[in-house]
Amino acid sequence: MLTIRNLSKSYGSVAALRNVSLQIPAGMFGLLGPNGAGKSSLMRTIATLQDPDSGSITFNGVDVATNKMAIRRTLGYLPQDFGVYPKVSALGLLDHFAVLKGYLNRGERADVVEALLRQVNLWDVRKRKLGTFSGGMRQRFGIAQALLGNPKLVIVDEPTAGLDPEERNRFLNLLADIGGQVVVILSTHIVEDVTDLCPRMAMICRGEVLMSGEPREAILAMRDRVWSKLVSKATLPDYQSRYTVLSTRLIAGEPLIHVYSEARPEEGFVAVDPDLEDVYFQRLRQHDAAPASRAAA
Ligand SMILES: Nc1ncnc2c1ncn2[C@@H]1O[C@H](COP(=O)(O)OP(=O)(O)OP(=O)(O)O)[C@@H](O)[C@H]1O
Repeated sequence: MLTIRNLSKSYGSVAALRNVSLQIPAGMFGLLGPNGAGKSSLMRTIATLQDPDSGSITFNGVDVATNKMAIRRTLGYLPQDFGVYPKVSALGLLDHFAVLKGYLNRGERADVVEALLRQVNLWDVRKRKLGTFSGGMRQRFGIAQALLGNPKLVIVDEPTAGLDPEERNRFLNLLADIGGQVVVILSTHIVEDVTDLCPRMAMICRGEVLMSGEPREAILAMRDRVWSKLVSKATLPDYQSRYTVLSTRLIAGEPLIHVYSEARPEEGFVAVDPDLEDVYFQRLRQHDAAPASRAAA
């Protein structure tokens, strides 16, 4: 169990994390938020790459701030910008990372490296230079290095951004297989990543936790409150001013809107089964509205 209590972090006048508290059990945990929400700041702080201004993080009862080396030994981290040496082969670089991770026995290291390259389906291309890999292959290589040393805590920061649908699926399947007794935190701004993979999640925006829990429950709580209608582009601003429009998607060039409302907003709206994207946008809209209402109060 990873326990985060009242964590805050600022860069100069930018408050990246504001009093963040989360309980993260074993299994896949999705951390969902728009760009600039503070996801990477939280990931880097958990990964001991930066200190918080206040608050604490414990992993299975061990305080992260005062036991950085112990945490690093149990940590696997795939950062958002994972650079590789383009002229080195996958086999060569993973072997190098394995040495750094403490696998000094050559035979044992060869076995571990082979097992990981097979797990991420890169064994057949192990001798190719990393510079020739596609984005998806690079990310799978990134997961292989993150899994060196059997980590108990795996942090994956925005891994699917820029992957095509097939590579994304392959990558998510790989993550799903890790699961088990390991805590895996997947930070993303892509709602489907969380829907497809995570039994538990949190949403953050502007450094604050908007919700945490099970996506299923959050979706159920929105039932009978999401309505859709195909409108014209000309009338869209009017709908946006009168209703809480959660999302707008173009269907053959015309906007299909999802509106949050406790009752049918007006003629022509049909009730839809909410999904996690509706939950996400509803929380973001609520959060956007909050500062104004707080000020008014
Ligand atoms: N080193 C830094 N110095 C100054 N400001 C920073 C630094 N790192 C992040 N920030 C700011 O802190 C806020 C949170 O950034 P962070 O990268 O943690 O968000 P994020 O959710 O990971 O977003 P993204 O998906 O865009 O990376 C943003 O306003 C960002 O501009």
